[in-house]
Amino acid sequence: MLELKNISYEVDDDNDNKEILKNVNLTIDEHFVAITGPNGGGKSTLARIIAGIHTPTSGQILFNGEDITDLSITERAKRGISFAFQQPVHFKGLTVKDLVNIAAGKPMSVSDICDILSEVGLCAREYIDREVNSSLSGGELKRIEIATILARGTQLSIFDEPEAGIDLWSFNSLIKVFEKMRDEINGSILIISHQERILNIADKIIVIANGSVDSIGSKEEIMPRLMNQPSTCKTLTDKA
Ligand SMILES: Nc1ncnc2c1ncn2[C@@H]1O[C@H](COP(=O)(O)OP(=O)(O)OP(=O)(O)O)[C@@H](O)[C@H]1O
Repeated sequence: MLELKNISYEVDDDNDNKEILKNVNLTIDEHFVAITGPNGGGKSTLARIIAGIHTPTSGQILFNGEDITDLSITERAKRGISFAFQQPVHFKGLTVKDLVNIAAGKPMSVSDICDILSEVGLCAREYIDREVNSSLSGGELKRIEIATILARGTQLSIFDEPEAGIDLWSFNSLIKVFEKMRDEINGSILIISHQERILNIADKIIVIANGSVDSIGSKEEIMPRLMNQPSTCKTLTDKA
């Protein structure tokens, strides 16, 4: 489905070229793929390049065989790529119901919207008419954003550290949401995470360090190594 060929990304950092990604090659075909690795390794940059927020300095991105390297974020979204930010965005003036309808691309019945909100652990009647503004907590915004991705039902859904800023209780229900998505999705979930429990439900784990692919493998192959590097992989008892 998704193929990255020799992706490199440089930025101008105080008149110095800084190479953030170097010749990254990988494919994503599995239902649930996790990207992990040390802080500053280049994971978020890679996710943004896949979503079309950044354009690579060199290399090629293929989605279902089509070269999408030069397509905008909107054109990629139309082809079936969605992206959930690490810090969810506010939409002043729009209600949760409006946002889910926009994501679905069609008006949904109240009962369908309620089903989707329940799936992400929100009590629908309390939220459906709430405005998506700063009155919502970080964890609530995160769940609403995940609900919009469920409503869109895109082929490739990218999540950048969905565990960031949510409490342990919400994290447990988030894991259930992802497990359900993994089992039912007709496509792929690409998730950036440091959390052991998220990595444990992945079909494939990609480790990015110093801007390069350090290793790719099944959780059986990758997890034992990560567990010996505590700074890379957090367990449930660590702060999400
Ligand atoms: N526009 C930019 N200018 C300069 N440096 C940048 C820019 N964008 C990213 N970087 C640097 O590139 C490196 C990779 O950043 P990125 O956010 O992709 O890492 P990450 O692996 O997602 O980290 P974390 O796990 O901490 O979220 C970091 O050192 C970051 O400071």
